[in-house]
Amino acid sequence: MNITIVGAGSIGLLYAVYCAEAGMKVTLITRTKKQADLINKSGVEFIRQDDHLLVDHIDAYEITTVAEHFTDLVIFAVKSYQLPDVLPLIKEKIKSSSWLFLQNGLAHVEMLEGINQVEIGLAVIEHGAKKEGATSVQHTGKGTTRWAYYKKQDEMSVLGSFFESFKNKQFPNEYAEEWLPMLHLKLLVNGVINPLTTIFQVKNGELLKNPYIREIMNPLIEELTEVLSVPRDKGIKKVLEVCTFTQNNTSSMLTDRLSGRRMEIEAILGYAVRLAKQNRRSTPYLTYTYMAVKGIENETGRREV
Ligand SMILES: NC(=O)C1=CN([C@@H]2O[C@H](COP(=O)(O)OP(=O)(O)OC[C@H]3O[C@@H](n4cnc5c(N)ncnc54)[C@H](OP(=O)(O)O)[C@@H]3O)[C@@H](O)[C@H]2O)C=CC1
Ligand SMILES: CC(C)(CO)C(=O)C(=O)O
Repeated sequence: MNITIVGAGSIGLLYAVYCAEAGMKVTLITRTKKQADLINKSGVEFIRQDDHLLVDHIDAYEITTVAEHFTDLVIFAVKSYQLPDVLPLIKEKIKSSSWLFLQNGLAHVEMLEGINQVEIGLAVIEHGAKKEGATSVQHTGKGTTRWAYYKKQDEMSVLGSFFESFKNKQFPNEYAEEWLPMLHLKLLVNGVINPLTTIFQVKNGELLKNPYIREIMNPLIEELTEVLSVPRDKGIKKVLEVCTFTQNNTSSMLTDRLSGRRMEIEAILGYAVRLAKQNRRSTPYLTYTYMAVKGIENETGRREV
């Protein structure tokens, strides 16, 4: 199977390595020529616990110079706010009937209107991954990829065969019948873990270890489960489970904060705040947490004491 992955960050590199390990032919599309050249020259280093592997059969191209080609599946592994830049270019150059989106939050779903691929999949990733450099990725927390069809073709499904190929227990996946409850459950997880790790600048596992932060998590989980119509007990269990599996991970939002990049706050808590407003729900903790991250995003300089 030929797979093209757009975005060679933490998740794009993680997927590239597992797809190559499963015997697929992988093409990575990068933003810069420099990263593509480095991957073509040195391969991708993969760190999983004490294992260091070198995967040297991944082809990489910079997005604006990639040649037209056919591929079985395109996987979008850029941030949701980067999708408007990549979608037109990929549509023009890469011929594929199947697309898969891996973004957190729900902003990307609003961009799928009018896309005429015959098959579109949505996935949520409960793994922790960390890009260590242009050609290196660490699998920091083993979880599961859950996936669902947003649009399904009647006959043979490329997405079905793709996920079927991962016999690898280190990289499991599970099919979900409905995409909205699946994305809402993941939004709950990201709506708690990502903002709180960002505000307190801690790894995911610290949220459970620090009793004061743990206390703050409770009302936020309560409000988010209500707004997103996630059953309360299921929601609490999932947040605690992902925090535990990815305890050594720095959340993608905190990673962005630490490297001065834009955060995915609008796709995650921004969506929940707007939904609460539409349904006239009072959500003081949710609004406070959203505003706190927006405040960090809008800091104009280093704090002086
Ligand atoms: N990291 C994690 O543990 C998890 C992340 N996710 C989700 O997965 C998605 C990807 O996250 P993550 O991998 O962490 O993000 P990263 O920021 O690490 O990766 C995004 C990648 O997209 C590249 N990119 C940006 N613009 C373009 C462009 N125009 N053309 C080609 N490539 C481009 C960036 O390149 P450059 O660096 O050169 O700018 C970067 O390599 C997000 O929606 C995130 O929420 C989900 C679960 C876990
Ligand atoms: C699964 C989790 C919480 C891993 O950190 C994540 O989705 C993220 O960091 O964005």
